[in-house]
Amino acid sequence: MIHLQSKKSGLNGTIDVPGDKSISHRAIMFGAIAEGITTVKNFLYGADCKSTIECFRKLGIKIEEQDGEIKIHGNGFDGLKEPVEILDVGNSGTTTRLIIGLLAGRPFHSVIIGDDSIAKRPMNRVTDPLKQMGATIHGRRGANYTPLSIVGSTLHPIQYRLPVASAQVKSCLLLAALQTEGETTIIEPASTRDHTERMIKQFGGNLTINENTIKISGKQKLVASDIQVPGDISSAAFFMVAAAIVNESKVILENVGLNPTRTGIIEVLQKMGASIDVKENTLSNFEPSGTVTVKTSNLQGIEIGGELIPRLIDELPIIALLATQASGKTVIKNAEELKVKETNRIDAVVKELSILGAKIEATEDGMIIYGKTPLKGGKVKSYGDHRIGMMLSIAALICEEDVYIEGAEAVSVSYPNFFEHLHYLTKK
Ligand SMILES: O=C(O)C1=C[C@@H](OP(=O)(O)O)[C@@H](O)[C@H](O)C1
Ligand SMILES: C=C(OP(=O)(O)O)C(=O)O
Repeated sequence: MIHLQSKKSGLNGTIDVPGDKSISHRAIMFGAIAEGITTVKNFLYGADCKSTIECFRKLGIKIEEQDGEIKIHGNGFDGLKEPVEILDVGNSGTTTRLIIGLLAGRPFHSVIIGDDSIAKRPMNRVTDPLKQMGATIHGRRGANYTPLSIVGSTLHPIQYRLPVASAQVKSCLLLAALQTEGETTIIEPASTRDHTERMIKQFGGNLTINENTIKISGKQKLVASDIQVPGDISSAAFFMVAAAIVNESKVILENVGLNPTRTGIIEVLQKMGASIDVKENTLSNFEPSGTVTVKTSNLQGIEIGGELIPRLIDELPIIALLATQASGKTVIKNAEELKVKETNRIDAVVKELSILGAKIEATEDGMIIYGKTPLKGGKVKSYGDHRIGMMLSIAALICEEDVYIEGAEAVSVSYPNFFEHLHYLTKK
């Protein structure tokens, strides 16, 4: 249980948020299947990415950690060896869904487990198309839930239209497709984060992207690379919102990833009328990055839905808090995917923000928030979900009374130094 006192002063200062979680996972995975030694700088040492490292060590990959830099000794797909232990993905949906695509095509047996949250998250979105490619996967309720057991088989290419906009499903299928003879086609209903596509190119591979259709050939040789991970915009989002809603604030976030498939939060802040300035670094590498400055703002409610949703899916809990401080109504729709994250994020956000006095209601596919509403204090909980824990900690900054958060330690999943940064920005 963490106790946060209401702060009447603003947030001020410059921070570098930790490395991007999605890119950090992929850097380990591609480093493992490429030929040679991959180095990764600014890797995110959060619990989820540590789970990815441990899984790949159990698959026989040598991974060294030295002075904040990671070295992965890859030896192609054949460098992965049958694990004698169960692969534990912890709380990480990304690790689970991507590693299944890799293991489905390896000639050995492996077993995947995770925590209680992972055990409730649907896996048939990846196991169904992988079975169409020839994979053998067993698990609870038709391989929809962990534990999952995978007996690697020879995979063949497919043409697959994703029923949900999910970068995890797309990435899983790309990792499987790389192991086939022939060309796989993946069609997305809306564009989702493209870190896997960028990474394949960064490691010397090829794929073609035409609007939402991706074509990739199998049996490509991937070569080791040097990866500089930009800061995670999903982590930066908490302090962008904090600066916008707390009086007398100015926060400068440096080295933030600005991949256009992830910048929905910036567009939302702009549409709401926030004081936000974005400067892209001129020497960006394969993933663009830059500096984002946000000041205390007068905000207006807006409607958020459609193709914007996949570009800010993980930011919706903190956007809900933002909307409580915007005048008028904010409607979030087409966001039913929030129900299958670390927890049901529609229920969790509505319940916990209501406890703090927000006027917010759940809908079938999102929520409606009425602002501008002063927040009081109270006892709330994270449901073991890092993003809910961080959203409630930012909410505490504008609450009139103290806030007690149960399970706030979940922040270490994606932002281990979140409370240090919060303390630094709020100290006068
Ligand atoms: O591919 C990724 O790295 C991620 C994709 C998203 O999930 P979905 O693919 O389930 O939308 C996102 O919510 C998750 O935090 C990370
Ligand atoms: C949904 C998330 O991650 P994952 O799916 O990897 O657990 C998240 O980080 O908000």
